Amino acid sequence: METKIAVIGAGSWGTTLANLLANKGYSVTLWCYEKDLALRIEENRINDLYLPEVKLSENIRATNSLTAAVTDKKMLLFVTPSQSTRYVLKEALPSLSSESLVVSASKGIENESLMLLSQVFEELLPVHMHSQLGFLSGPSFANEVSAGMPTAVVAAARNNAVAKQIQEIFSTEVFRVYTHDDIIGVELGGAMKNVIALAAGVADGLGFGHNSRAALITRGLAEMTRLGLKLGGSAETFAGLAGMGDLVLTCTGDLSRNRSVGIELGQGRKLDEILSGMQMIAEGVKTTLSAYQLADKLGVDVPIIEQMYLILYQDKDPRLAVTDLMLRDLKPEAI
Ligand SMILES: NC(=O)c1ccc[n+]([C@@H]2O[C@H](COP(=O)([O-])OP(=O)(O)OC[C@H]3O[C@@H](n4cnc5c(N)ncnc54)[C@H](O)[C@@H]3O)[C@@H](O)[C@H]2O)c1
Ligand SMILES: O=P(O)(O)OC[C@H](O)CO
Repeated sequence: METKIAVIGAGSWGTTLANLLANKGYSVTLWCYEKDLALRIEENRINDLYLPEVKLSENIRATNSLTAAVTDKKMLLFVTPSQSTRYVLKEALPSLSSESLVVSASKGIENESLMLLSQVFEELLPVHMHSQLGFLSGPSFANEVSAGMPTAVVAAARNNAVAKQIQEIFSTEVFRVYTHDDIIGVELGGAMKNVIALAAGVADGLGFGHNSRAALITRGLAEMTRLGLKLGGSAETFAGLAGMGDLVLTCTGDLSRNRSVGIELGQGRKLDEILSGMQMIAEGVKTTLSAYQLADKLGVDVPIIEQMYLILYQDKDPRLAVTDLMLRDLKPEAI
């Protein structure tokens, strides 16, 4: 099959990756959820909603037709919001080639089913395609990748040959891709760091300093690792790019949407009001609900995630949440 690629989702990350691939010479079809956006990208070569400062490659074709996007492609890269992935994949299924590589670069846990996206893809795709699935994650702000700043990420797949193929397809002199075989760990790291980044933002919004942030990053990592181990992931993965790497980036970086939402919560604004003013997505808000429920179901202790859940979904005062976190029973430091 000729190397044609479809990128499903034209938010800031999907557009950035589409442009990276197009600049490598691939022929890329970018599926836009918003019909008008596809037309404007075709006309102006600019994604004015999600990545306005970047002129897009001539190798990108934008479309609002999912059928046109996925038909006859070597690789499909899904970069939809996690809560929409199931619906978009279902709609794409009839047109999808059974030989395509299917890669997901989204970071979240589905609400209600409490599934990781790998589980959603495996539920919907025929079994013979499961070995063609890959997951791209790691510390990567779209704007920095678009600006050509050196970035390192991981591509996880069951099948090492597939992980290597994805590595080859995406790597550039400024975008370094490592392979990985721990899909659960890589995915869970990317999803859960958003929850801890919300908490780090809350601490910043309350006016706390570096000590609080370092404590949240470290103990947040312990929570991610505990839940990951229970789901079959490996502890080492959480010390890598998709775990600690992305956690540090998102808990410290001013470009993080999740941390920004947390800052506003800490400053006393209400969640609805914050989200209604956002065009972009902060995945951590919905993932907090899934992560809290998943941990509860599996009997995993996740105190930071629990307090974040109470702030977001039970309107708990962030100051009280901090006090409740600090005054838990004293114990040895352990994962
Ligand atoms: N932006 C980044 O720096 C970055 C980096 C790595 C991973 N990610 C992940 O990539 C995924 C996509 O995020 P993004 O930052 O590209 O998006 P974004 O926040 O820039 O834009 C929102 C996206 O959601 C789409 N959308 C809204 N409602 C939809 C629906 N009902 N069905 C399908 N699509 C819908 C919009 O069309 C748009 O593509 C997320 O899981 C995010 O965590 C983002
Ligand atoms: O802006 P955020 O918080 O969604 O983070 C973006 C990326 O996931 C960072 O790796």
